[in-house]
Amino acid sequence: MSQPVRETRPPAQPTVFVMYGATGDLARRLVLPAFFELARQGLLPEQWRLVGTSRGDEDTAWFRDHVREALEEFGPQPGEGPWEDFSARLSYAGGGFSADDAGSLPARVAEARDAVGADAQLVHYLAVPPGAALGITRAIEAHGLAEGCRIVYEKPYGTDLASFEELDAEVQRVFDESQVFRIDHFLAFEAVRNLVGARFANTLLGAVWNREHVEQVQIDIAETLDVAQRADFYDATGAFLDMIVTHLFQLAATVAMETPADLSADAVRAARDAALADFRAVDPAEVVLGQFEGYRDIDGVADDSSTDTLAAVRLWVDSERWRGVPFLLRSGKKMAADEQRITLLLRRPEGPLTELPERPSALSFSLLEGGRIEVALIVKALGVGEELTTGTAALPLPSLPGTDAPPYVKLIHDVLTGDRALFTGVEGLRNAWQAIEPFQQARPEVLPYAEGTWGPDAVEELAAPRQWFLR
Ligand SMILES: NC(=O)C1=CN([C@@H]2O[C@H](COP(=O)(O)OP(=O)(O)OC[C@H]3O[C@@H](n4cnc5c(N)ncnc54)[C@H](OP(=O)(O)O)[C@@H]3O)[C@@H](O)[C@H]2O)C=CC1
Ligand SMILES: O=C1O[C@H](COP(=O)(O)O)[C@@H](O)[C@H](O)[C@H]1O
Repeated sequence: MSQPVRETRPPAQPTVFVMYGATGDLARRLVLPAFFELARQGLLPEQWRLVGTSRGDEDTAWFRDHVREALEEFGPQPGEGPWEDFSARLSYAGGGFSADDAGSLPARVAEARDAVGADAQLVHYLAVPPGAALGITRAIEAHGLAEGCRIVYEKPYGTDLASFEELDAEVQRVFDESQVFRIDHFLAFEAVRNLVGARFANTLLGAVWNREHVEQVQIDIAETLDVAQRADFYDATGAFLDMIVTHLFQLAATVAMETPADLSADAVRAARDAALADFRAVDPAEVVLGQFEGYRDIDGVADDSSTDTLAAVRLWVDSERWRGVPFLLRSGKKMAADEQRITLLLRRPEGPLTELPERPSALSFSLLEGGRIEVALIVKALGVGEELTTGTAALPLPSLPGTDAPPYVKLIHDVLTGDRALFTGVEGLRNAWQAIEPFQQARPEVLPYAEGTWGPDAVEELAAPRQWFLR
C-alpha cells in the first residue's frame, strides 16, 4: 500500500473564508477556535480574511468580541497566538443572505478580496442547520459567488433521502464535485484515522478484523452535555439524525470497509462508501429512542416534544467480512459520562479455559483527549491461584511523535489545501439515507431516561447476550 503525500505546509493562495452560521454553537466551539489554532501553527496562507455571517444585525466589532470570547471559553487562549493580527482579519456581514436579498455579504466579500488579492480562493463554510443549506447554495449562485470557490457542507447533508436528493441535485448543478467538501468531523479524529492506519499497518489488528474473530462492534458517543444553547436546532433534529445516520454511520463504515487500493483520497472514500452500500436497511424494531427527563422544560423545546435525545441501533453489515456481526451504535445527551469509543469485542476462544471473565478481550479506540488505542486482554491475575481477569494495555496517541491535529484543524487545513480524503462521499451518504428509510417511516416510541444514565433499559437489550463495553 503506497503512502499518500499529505500537504503539511500553509497553502500559498490568498483565501477569503465565509462562515455562514457564525453565531452558532459549532462556529463558537469548534470552527473559530480551529481557525485560530491554524494561525498559531502558521498553517493559514499569508493573505487571508474571514467574513462571518448570519441573519442578525451584528457588526464587525461585535464579531471580533464574539470570537475572542469563544477562544477564552474553548481555547486556544487569544494570548497564546497572534490575536491582534488574527482579529484584524475578521469582518462581519449581518442581515441574512438569500437569493432574493444579498444583504451586506457580497460587499464584505469584495472588501476582503480587495485586501488579499483578486486571485483569492473563496471558501464558503455552511455551519447552519440542514434546512438552510439549499437556500444558501442558491444565494451563492444568484450573487455570483460560486465560480471557482470551494464549499463546505456540515452534516447532516439533508434530513432524509428526498431532501438529500434535492439538495445534492442543486449542489451538482451549481458546483463541480471537486469544489464540494461534505464534512463529518468524526472522520478526522486521530483515533479514527488509526482505524485505517493501525489496522492496515499491523497484522495483529488486521488479522482479527472480521466476523471469524469479532463478536460485536460497538460505537458509543456518550455526552453529559445538554442542548440548552441550541434548542431550536436540536429539537428539530434529534439524536438519530444529529449523530447516528451521520457520525456513527461514518465510523461504522470506517470499521467495516475493505482494504482500499491505496491510501489516496479517492480510494479511501470509495472503500468507505462501498461499506455503506452493505448496510442493511435499519429495522425500526432494532432501534431504541430515548428522551432525558426534563428535556421538555428547556427554553425553545416544545412542551410535547417527541424528539429523541438518545438513540441506539443494532445495525447489520451484509458483507462477507461482517455478515452476522451486530454493529451496536449508541449516542445521547445527558448521559452518564463523556466518552467516544469504538470497540471490537473479540470472540471467546473454544476451551481449554471455560471460566472466562465477563469482560471480553477487545480492541478499543477512544477518541477523546487526543485518542487512545486499547487492547483489553484476558490474563492470569496475580497470585498463587490461576484466576483470570481482564487487563488493558493502552497507547495514548499524544505520546506519539508529531503535533496533534484536532478534527476541525485537520479538516479546515484539508479544505484549504484541497485534500478531500476525510470528507464524506455522496454515494455513501445516499446509501446512509436509504438504509434509514424504513426507520423514518415507522419511528419507535421515544422512551424516557433519567439524566446521568446510559439510557432506557431497552438499550441494554440490544447488546444481548453481551453487554455494552461502556457501562
Ligand atoms: N454544534 C456542534 O457541536 C456541531 C454541529 N454540527 C452541525 O453544524 C450545523 C449548525 O449546528 P449548530 O451550530 O450546533 O447550531 P446552532 O443552532 O447553534 O447555530 C445555527 C447557526 O445557523 C444560523 N442559522 C439558523 N437558521 C438559519 C437559516 N435558515 N439561514 C441561515 N442561517 C441560519 C444561526 O444564525 P442566526 O440564527 O443568528 O441567523 C446560527 O448561527 C448543524 O448542521 C449541525 O449538525 C456539526 C458538528 C458539531
Ligand atoms: O455533530 C455534532 O457533534 C457534537 C459532538 O462532537 P464533539 O467533537 O464536540 O465531541 C455533538 O455534541 C453535537 O450535538 C452534534 O451536532
